[in-house]
Amino acid sequence: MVQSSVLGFPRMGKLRDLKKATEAYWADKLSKDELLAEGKRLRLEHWKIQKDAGVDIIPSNDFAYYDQVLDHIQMFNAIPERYSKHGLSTLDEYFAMGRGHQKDGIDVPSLEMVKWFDSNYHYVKPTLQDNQTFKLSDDPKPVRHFVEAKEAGIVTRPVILGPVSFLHLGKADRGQSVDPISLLENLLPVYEQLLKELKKAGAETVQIDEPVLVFDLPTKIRNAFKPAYEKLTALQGGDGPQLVLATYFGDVVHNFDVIDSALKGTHALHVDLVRNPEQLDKVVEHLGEKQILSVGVVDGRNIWKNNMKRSIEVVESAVQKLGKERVIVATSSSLLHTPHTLESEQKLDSEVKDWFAFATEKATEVAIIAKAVTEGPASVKSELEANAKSLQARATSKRTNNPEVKKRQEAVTKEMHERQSEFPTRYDQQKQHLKLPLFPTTTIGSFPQTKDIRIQRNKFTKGEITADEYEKFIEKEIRDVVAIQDELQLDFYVHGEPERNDMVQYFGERMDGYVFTTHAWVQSYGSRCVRPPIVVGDISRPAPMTVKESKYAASVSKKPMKGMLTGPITCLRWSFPRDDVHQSVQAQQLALALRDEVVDLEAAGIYVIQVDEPALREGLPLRAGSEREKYLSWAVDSFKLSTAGVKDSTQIHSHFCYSEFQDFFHAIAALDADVLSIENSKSDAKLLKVFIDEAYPRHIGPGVYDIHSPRVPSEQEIKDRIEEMLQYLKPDQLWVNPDCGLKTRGWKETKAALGNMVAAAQYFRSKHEQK
Ligand SMILES: Nc1nc2c(c(=O)[nH]1)N[C@@H](CNc1ccc(C(=O)N[C@@H](CCC(=O)N[C@@H](CCC(=O)N[C@@H](CCC(=O)O)C(=O)O)C(=O)O)C(=O)O)cc1)CN2
Ligand code: MET
Ligand SMILES: [Zn+2]
Repeated sequence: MVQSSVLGFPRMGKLRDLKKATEAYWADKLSKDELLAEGKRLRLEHWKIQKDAGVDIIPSNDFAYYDQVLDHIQMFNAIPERYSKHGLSTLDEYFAMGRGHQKDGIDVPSLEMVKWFDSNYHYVKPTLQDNQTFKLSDDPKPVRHFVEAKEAGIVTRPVILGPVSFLHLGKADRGQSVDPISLLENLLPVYEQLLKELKKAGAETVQIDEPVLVFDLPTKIRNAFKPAYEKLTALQGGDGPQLVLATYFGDVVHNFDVIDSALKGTHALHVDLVRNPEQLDKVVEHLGEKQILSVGVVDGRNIWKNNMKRSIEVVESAVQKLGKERVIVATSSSLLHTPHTLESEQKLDSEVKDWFAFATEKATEVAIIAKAVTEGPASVKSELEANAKSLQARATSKRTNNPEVKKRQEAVTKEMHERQSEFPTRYDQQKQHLKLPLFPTTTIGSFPQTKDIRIQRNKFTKGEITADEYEKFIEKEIRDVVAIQDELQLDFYVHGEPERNDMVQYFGERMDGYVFTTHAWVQSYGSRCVRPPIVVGDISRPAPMTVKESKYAASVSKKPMKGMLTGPITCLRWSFPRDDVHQSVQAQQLALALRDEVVDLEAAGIYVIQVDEPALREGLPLRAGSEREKYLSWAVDSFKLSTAGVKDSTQIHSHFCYSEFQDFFHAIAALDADVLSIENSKSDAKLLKVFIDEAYPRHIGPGVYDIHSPRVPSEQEIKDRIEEMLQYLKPDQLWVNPDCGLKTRGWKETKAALGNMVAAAQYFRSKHEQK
């Protein structure tokens, strides 16, 4: 029979239970035992959901309190000494690595956190030492959770991250020079031991993820698979479990030589056929003689109902070549990137609700597809009919099409993408108009989203307070943050974004062509979640979205107030995009809507406008080549289209919160933004060298401190950081700002950190003004 499988399930729970419990634990409002009990309850609930859905192969060890990669760091004892030396409990040491720890005399920043492939999920980077050793923890979590599930009557397939991906996704610690992959030999015994312990506990198969196989890999990484998998596959059928080697988010065709030489011996291979359906035939040719193929046909990255007819065809074509025993039907990737269940959506219009499937529903889809192939379509006749009907309804719905939007897109010209003058001319006007000091200080947009703000918004959403009362409340918040910025002596102000639930959802809720949900949360990092709005049709802006708040903020402020928008690519990437129209078309629709907003802001007297594009890089196709160039071309165009409608004297800012900009520097430069703020505090300032090398003429604010952690950076630390930056950037080019917005922070640490930041900037200002 064709079995069904899920590669991973979301962890947060139906009502973000895990987020609430974890945050309560951090706030000392929940004990460690209570948090652990909540984790256990959620795991059991999620296994049961999948079992009830009829899934044959259910994952375990997909659960994590913060991040699954961080789990491996701790399990392998790859814990930098600055965390291990304090005698913290295992759980607190874990959270210290994830989010820093500044308590009871301990002061340690978090490990670096970066985007997981091209998703909006963030993982903690393994951070390795020159003399790194590894040791399996005494009570490894994969074994513990396998046993836990087994005791509850559910036999699971544990998921672990493979050794090559673990190392390749890691880096040398600051001040260290180790090449992570050179540690493979030290690491393998730990994997062998783990696999043996899993087998001993009863795990017959284990899913071992090597997602780096979708990248273009350097030779030494490609060569690492062979020694690694010779060892691990040798255990199969003996002391160790059968291995299901999983790849996702791309194709593996360019790495067939690795598969041929190193991976044919694994029990099964999983490939993503949602992203790259065309790889199927070739993959089949490269399978080992008895190797099983796990076909990922149910999308782990989006919320659209599966096209079951098409999926069944794909699976059947695999079955024809391999036989039913050698094919598994699976989700394309872990379902971590999808919301928990559609059932919670009570307010969604029933027409569109019928087009969606969230994690729980996707588990059912996998089971239905497997049954259709095993027992024949007649065995799931009514399910298939209902599915075809939903798809048909969506394809013919009036909601998806807006002729006005199309007309406007046809009228877009090349000139609409260009500012009136080049930067030097613009800058002369801006300098006069805005009275720019040296080392201008600013923040990235949001100020702490306090409990009170969330409660008031919640009341407003529920109709417990009127629109007028809510507006008054927001105005007071804006006045408060303006007063705080006065006190801190910042130079360029922000209104603080108190009216926004999220930088993307807020805009989604204000544009036509979108629908939004009440419970469809997806984990972004740690306890932080997002509720991506869903693009269902052509996008347009029925009315100004931010002008009222920005205008009010400017009216109560003595200094320049930045308008604050989320750029077209970020709006698109952090939404669930539609899958029936190319993303470049959706991006251009967003760009036109935002262009109107930018022009309206300028007309309202806002002369500095920041258009955030933190997801620009995340959208970059994972492999170098023509796809990347194509993406960058339409992505850059959409940013330029959204911002180029203003006068020379209006200053356009943009913001990116990732530090890996080297490989697409030319795209960042092509945005032609007057000022860029970029995340930088956790990476080597050397990375900034590219700005000199490429003679980048415009202004840059590399973040001077990390905002993901409550830790307060000292003034000296920030001075040191600025000093380092000055090795690479000109003094009259440098802005001083944090890495990103401050919405996740508390006020106390925010004021302290910004106070130190302003003092550091003022130190350099007076030093350079004297020159
Ligand atoms: N979409 C998106 N992606 C992003 C970022 C981002 O800002 N947005 N930033 C980067 C880092 N990722 C982040 C992701 C989430 C959050 C974040 O702060 N999320 C909030 C939720 C934000 C939100 O939508 N809040 C809503 C709903 C808040 C809420 O929980 N309300 C309560 C009721 C009020 C209460 O009692 O607190 C409820 O609904 O139950 C609002 O403010 O209105 C959280 O998890 O806590 C921050 C960074 C990269 N990706
Ligand atoms: C994830 S980028 C965040 C930018 C936004 N303006 C903020 O400060 O919150
Ligand atoms: Zn940011």
